[in-house]
Amino acid sequence: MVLMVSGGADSTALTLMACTGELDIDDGRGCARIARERLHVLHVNHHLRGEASDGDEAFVRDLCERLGLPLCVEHAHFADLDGRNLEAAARDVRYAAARRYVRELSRQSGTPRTAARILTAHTASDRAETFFMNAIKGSGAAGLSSIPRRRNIIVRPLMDRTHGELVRYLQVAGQPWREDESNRDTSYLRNFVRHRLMPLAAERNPGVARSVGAACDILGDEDAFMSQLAATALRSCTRREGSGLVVLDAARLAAAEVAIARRMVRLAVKRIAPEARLEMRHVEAVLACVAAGEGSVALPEGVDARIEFGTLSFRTPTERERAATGWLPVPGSMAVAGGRVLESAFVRVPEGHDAVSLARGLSAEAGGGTVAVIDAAALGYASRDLQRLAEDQRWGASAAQGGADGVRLWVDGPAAGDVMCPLGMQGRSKKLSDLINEARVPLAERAGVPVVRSSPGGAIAWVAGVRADERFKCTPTSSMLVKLTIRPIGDV
Ligand SMILES: Nc1ncnc2c1ncn2[C@@H]1O[C@H](COP(=O)(O)OP(=O)(O)OP(=O)(O)O)[C@@H](O)[C@H]1O
Repeated sequence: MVLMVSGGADSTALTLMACTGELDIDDGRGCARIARERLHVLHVNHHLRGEASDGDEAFVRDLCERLGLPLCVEHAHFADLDGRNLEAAARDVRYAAARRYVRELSRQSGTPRTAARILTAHTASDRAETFFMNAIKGSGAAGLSSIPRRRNIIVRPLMDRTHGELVRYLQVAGQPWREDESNRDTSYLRNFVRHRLMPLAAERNPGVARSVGAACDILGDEDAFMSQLAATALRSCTRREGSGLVVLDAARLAAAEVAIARRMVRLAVKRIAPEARLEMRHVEAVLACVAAGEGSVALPEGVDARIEFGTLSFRTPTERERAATGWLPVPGSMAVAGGRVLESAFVRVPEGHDAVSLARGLSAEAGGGTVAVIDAAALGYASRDLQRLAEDQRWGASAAQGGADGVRLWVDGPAAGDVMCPLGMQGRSKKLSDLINEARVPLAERAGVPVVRSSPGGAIAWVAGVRADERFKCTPTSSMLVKLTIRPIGDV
């Protein structure tokens, strides 16, 4: 159990209450009193207020010594950060330090880390202030639900007490605490809310902090429920997903309730860019594109949202640049752009069967994937070698993993000037760029379209998911085929 103690009134009260057995913690599995011998204190000296910071550290050291509590002090230094980023960075550093301490304590004691808890001294007053701050800045249910009572292993057991109550508790106990002078500066939004807005609201309702707390609890539960609904809705309208890419069915998104649709957009972006902080205007701009059936929006962290051919795609900058390149062994597989996988396998044409109708049957079985079946002999391998390799594949021999001495295909992306002979065009050639355009491949996906060739710079056998090439098609006399499949990773 790690208590996070700054030395301010709230965390000093938390420490004292935990030591004197006056503190119950509800970690979601019921209320429990904390055993004193499980208590450990963490203080982070951020060195942001010169001597005052060192004074806080000395105070916490003294408090822990007097109460007989083990203490860990961490030091943090920050450079070149403005006020807002500084506050967030300091918070990140504190929680990271707490998680490290928990890990260390779990290791020492041999108990599972999941049994550990990090306790902070956030109060009903902190929660109400955060609610008003977020309301002033503009926020949805997630922001208005303010500081949660618990998240993962972080528990906030003082959320039903106000700062004033804790100050009185310390006064009665004769326990001093540290005052942070910067807390008086009302140019900071939190201090403005604390010293100006909250007292005004308390004139009408002295219990305003608790009333707001109740609203936060309700909003928090509703927010969690709505998030679940949105996650389910997002799953059902996701056409494709990979690292840095999510493609949604635009019509299904347009049909969703706007309250869910907004969350779907946020969730989709979070999947590929967890750091991207979307504002309301971003979400509305994306939904406006969905309604119009066209357009694109530049989102934070370089994420691109784009409507194309009935899909809404979100892409990170790295995804936009990526086109998988390399050898695809036969049989074998290879991850390609767009969270998909290319697979290859030999198919031997049984004696007395027609390769063309066999190929047609294999293509029809494609399911969630797209299939091309090509004549292995067209790749330039002697039929004797093909027979041997296919035999190896059947018996699972390692030689069948393709490689330099096996059958393999080269995979890359479309190159300038690429030309192919699309299947069904009687050998007439066509520019690859025209073909991809006619196939309505979304603009942002074009660079990542996998192009399967006989060798680097060689003839195109298949533009995955778009069209196969006439020169590699099966004939009634083909005896060995290569089945190529492209499908989303995870689909079977
Ligand atoms: N320097 C720190 N070291 C360890 N824990 C901290 C530190 N600063 C804040 N915390 C923890 O985070 C909680 C919320 O931080 P916040 O900045 O609101 O607190 P504070 O006003 O500095 O101190 P207090 O809550 O003790 O009055 C604190 O109650 C405390 O549990």
